[in-house]
Amino acid sequence: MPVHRYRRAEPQALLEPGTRTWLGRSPDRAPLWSSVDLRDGNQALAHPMDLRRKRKMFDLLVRLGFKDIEIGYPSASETEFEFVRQLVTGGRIPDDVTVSVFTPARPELIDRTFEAIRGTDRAVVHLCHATACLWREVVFRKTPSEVLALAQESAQHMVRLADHAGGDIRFEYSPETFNVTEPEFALEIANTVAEIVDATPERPLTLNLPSTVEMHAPNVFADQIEWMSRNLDRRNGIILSVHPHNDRGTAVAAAEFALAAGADRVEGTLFGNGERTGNVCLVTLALNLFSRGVDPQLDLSDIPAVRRAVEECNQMPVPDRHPYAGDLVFTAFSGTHQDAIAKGMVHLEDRAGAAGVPLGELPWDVPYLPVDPQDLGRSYEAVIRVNSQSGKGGIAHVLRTRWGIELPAGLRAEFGQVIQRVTDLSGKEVEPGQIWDVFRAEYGDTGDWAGFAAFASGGDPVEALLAEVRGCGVDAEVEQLVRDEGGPGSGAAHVCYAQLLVAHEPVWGAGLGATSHAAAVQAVLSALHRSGARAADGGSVPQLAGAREGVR
Ligand SMILES: CC(=O)SCCNC(=O)CCNC(=O)[C@H](O)C(C)(C)COP(=O)(O)OP(=O)(O)OC[C@H]1O[C@@H](n2cnc3c(N)ncnc32)[C@H](O)[C@@H]1OP(=O)(O)O
Ligand SMILES: CC(C)C(=O)C(=O)O
Repeated sequence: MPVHRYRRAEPQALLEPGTRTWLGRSPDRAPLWSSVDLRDGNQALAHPMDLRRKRKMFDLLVRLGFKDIEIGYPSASETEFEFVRQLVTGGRIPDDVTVSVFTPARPELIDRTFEAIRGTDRAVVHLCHATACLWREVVFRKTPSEVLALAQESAQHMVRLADHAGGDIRFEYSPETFNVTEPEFALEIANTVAEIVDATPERPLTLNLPSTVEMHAPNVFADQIEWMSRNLDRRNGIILSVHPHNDRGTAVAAAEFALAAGADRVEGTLFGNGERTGNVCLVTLALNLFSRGVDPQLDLSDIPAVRRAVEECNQMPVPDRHPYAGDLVFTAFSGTHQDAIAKGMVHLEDRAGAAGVPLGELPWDVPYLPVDPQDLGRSYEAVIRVNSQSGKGGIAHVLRTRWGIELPAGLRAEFGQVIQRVTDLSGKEVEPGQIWDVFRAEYGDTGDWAGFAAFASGGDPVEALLAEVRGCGVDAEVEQLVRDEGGPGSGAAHVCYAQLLVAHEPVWGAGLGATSHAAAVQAVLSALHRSGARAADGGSVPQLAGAREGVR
């Protein structure tokens, strides 16, 4: 690895040790959320959204509760321009939503941007150009003072156009590549723009500080934000915004630290679509707040629907492991995780039962699950999935939740091994339906013993049956008999689990039946059959061979 090609140095330390206030702070309210799905997200797509998909995304963002939406880059293309026109002239922007439009610092493109919003009663025009040394020298071929002049002239041009536009036009300014710009230069240029647009608490400037390409650890970004927040001339006339990208995979952490460091607003996208590794994921940020008891001020109660809509607009799937939304993020395959989740669910159900309240009213406390999937419109169905990494707890949970049957502890262990053999052999996941089929095949068959049901009569049919069995020379007695109601999915009113000692060897059986007695008789016959199967395989119950002759 040619590591010598990469610079080791971190940026200068901006804050004196011990003075940073963001360290240890946790959020107590949601920031101002700004969606850039329709601009930064859109510009990164292989197939940028057409008008229909743009509209769908806009409507979704409004439904979720976004009040600040960047609707496009109107000077980029006819589609972008047309979409902005449709929204601003079509009366489709709710009164409590403010839209913004993006423009680079090029006069003809600024003009085109204002043309797009002509007639609007309110909008934000977002001016952006890079400020970092590499961009100044390589992209613009300008000195710092020439880049400062670019910002000044563009801001002045925008103010002039806004004065003539009629509506309430406000401004956003992004020193693109802020995170790798010399801090003093970023501060100077931000102060200059704030001065030109006359940023005041009544008419604030949104100063958006992007980590256009994430280059440092999140704590470095937090220091940069705190330093800017402390040093801006017109801080109280500024909405301090961040716009993290995810090149190092730490955009969410960077945004959270930046909020603790004084940022008021976050720009990002749903599920983190955006240039390269994407923008910060607003769903993750919002649900991180939610899971720590802070109202995110976005309605994410139906994540599957949000995901479907976003996948359609972006024509890109949300990965299986994406926080909160991925297919597998509320799923455990591993035995110990399943065991803990299953116990946690039962514990919660018991507490809800004891308190006489629905489960959804209780504080959520289930091991391995940071939030209740149902709070996000997801179900418990896929929480426990079974493969060769699974254990008895998870398998029993599937039987309990899908078929309403509660295996006794000993039978759980035994059936766990039965399923383990199946998954070891296939190397694959076993679906809940297959688990049920294996259970029925393993315990539902009473084989040659079926005919013995006829002997199960009298006061206690199980005793009567066993007397008959012993009469055939089989040494069998009941060790445990667990009677229960058949669950709604089991197809029977009663279920019974019987552990017999056959020639002093324990063996389990299970039976379903219309009555408790019928289920018990089936369970005993199932256990006898299973012990007989072992005898036929050369197991340890030699008397059975004779007994089976007797049955015939
Ligand atoms: C960080 C961000 O996400 S910024 C947003 C980026 N988004 C996009 O680029 C998507 C939409 N863009 C487009 O459709 C096109 O780039 C257009 C239509 C806007 C402009 O297209 P073109 O005129 O062909 O220019 P092109 O895209 O090649 O831009 C390069 C020129 O713009 C200049 N430029 C780049 N960014 C900016 C900026 N923010 N402000 C001013 N000038 C800029 C470059 O220096 C270069 O100038 P040069 O020709 O004098 O060297
Ligand atoms: C326009 C700016 C905010 C941007 O998209 C970026 O720097 O990534």
